Parts: sequence; C-alpha cells; structure tokens
Amino acid sequence: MSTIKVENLSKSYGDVQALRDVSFEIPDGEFVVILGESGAGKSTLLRCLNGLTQPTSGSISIDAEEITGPRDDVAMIFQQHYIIEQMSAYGNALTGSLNRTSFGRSLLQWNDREDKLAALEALDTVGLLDEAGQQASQMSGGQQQRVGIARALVQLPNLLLADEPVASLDPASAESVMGYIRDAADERNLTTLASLHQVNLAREFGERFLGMKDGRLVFDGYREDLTIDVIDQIYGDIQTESIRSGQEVDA
Ligand SMILES: Nc1ncnc2c1ncn2[C@@H]1O[C@H](COP(=O)(O)OP(=O)(O)OP(=O)(O)O)[C@@H](O)[C@H]1O
Repeated sequence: MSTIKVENLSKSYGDVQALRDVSFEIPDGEFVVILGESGAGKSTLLRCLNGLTQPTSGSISIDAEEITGPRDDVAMIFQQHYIIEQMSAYGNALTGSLNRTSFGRSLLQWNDREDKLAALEALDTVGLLDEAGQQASQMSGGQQQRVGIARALVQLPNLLLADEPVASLDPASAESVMGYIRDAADERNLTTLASLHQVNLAREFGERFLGMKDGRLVFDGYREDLTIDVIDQIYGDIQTESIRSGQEVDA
C-alpha cells in the first residue's frame, strides 16, 4: 500500500559497482519481479529498499518519505526461512509483531489480541491455518517458507520485499509458494518486489518486470513487453533456448 520512488540509485562495494544509476517508480499495490543473472545487483537493490544497505548515491522514498535505514513497515522474505524450528507455525508468525511487542513477550506469546488475529489471518492466507500448532521443524521446506511469508505479513508491511523466495524449493513447491505470495499481496493490495531466478515463474506471477544487468536497469515493463528478445538482453541466449522449447528455466 505504498508508492516507491527510486532515483539515480548507485551502490559500490570498493571497485565493484553493484548498482549504476537505477531509477524507477512503483505505484501502490503493484507486484514487481526483478530479473537478472547472478551478480546483476538484485539483492543489493532489495537491501537498499529495506534500508539494510546504504546507497553510495541516489535516493529511495516510500510515499515521499526517504528511506534512511530499516523500517518496521517494510517486510522481507528471504531464500532461507530464518524461522525458529522449535516453535509452532503460529508462534513463528507471531514473531512478525516484534516491531510492536518486546521479543520476550513475543516468545512467551503475550501478544495483543490484534497481533494474534493477524497471525491467524496470515496463516490462513498461506493455507496453514490447520497446521498453526505444528512445530516448524516438522514442516516441509515449502511450508516453512509459507510460515516465513505469514511472519512477514504479521509485520503489517506497506512494502513487501522477497529475495529469491523460492530458490531453494523444488519446482512444484516453488510454484505453490509464489502463488501464496501473489495472493497475499493481492488480498492486502501490498506493493511487492520479488527477485526470481526462474524466468517461467516470473512470467506466471509477475505483473511488471525490472530487468537488471551489470548493476543497470536494462528493462522496465509489463508482461506483454517481456519478449524473448528482452529476456535475451537480460540473460543472453542460453536462458531463452529452454524457454523456446518450453522447459523449466533456472537462471
Ligand atoms: N557485501 C558485498 N561486498 C562486496 N561486493 C558485494 C557485496 N554484495 C554484493 N557484492 C557484489 O555486487 C554485485 C551485485 O551483487 P548482488 O548480490 O546484488 O547480485 P544479485 O543479482 O542479487 O546476484 P545473486 O542472484 O547471485 O544473489 C556482485 O558483483 C557482488 O559480488
């Protein structure tokens, strides 16, 4: 539920220029997929958006307010689940309210009624309401990732970021988890940016696409504009050979 404006964003790590003069705007509620080869700058862009990395130059604003560090209303889903294995799915989801509750209270589940309702609603969104009491360690990788999504939703974010959220899952689980992320974003009209390696998944779930190469934004457009030639431009020919023959693609 936020408008994002990225202006002339650059980031260098010593001699490595991870982002080069990247600019774009995302209107409220759009679902954006970031594509690019390994090292193209996708994670750096997401880390700048969640305030964990300071850009070398340029700026990012959310609803006209410049990002200067981590914010409670920006949630991130990672490739690794980072969930607490000994805790139930419900307990893990509740930790998303940490920004509103002390960690101790959250661990003891002394949360407000609203937080508990938010946790149950989020578990419902990711199809895990019936498994709310199940210990996370007993769950599959895909279920654990859905718990991670629920936790991000309990944070009540205005901006949802996902860095390779399905990279460690098998193709069927990856598709299912992407579906849950998309549904969660649609239900809550959440502005979302997700980086993905799998071009086919990106085309299935993305609304708008940002293509990155060597730290530059080389494509910004919607599904109908994401042609094979554009994918060639982002990845080179190897990727698209498999797309043409209809195979699953992993960048
Ligand atoms: N903390 C860091 N220190 C030094 N160099 C870094 C750091 N983080 C990223 N880089 C470099 O910046 C460039 C962009 O990296 P980034 O992780 O943003 O790319 P990416 O597109 O997310 O790649 P991947 O898909 O492999 O995660 C790469 O050359 C990478 O080696």
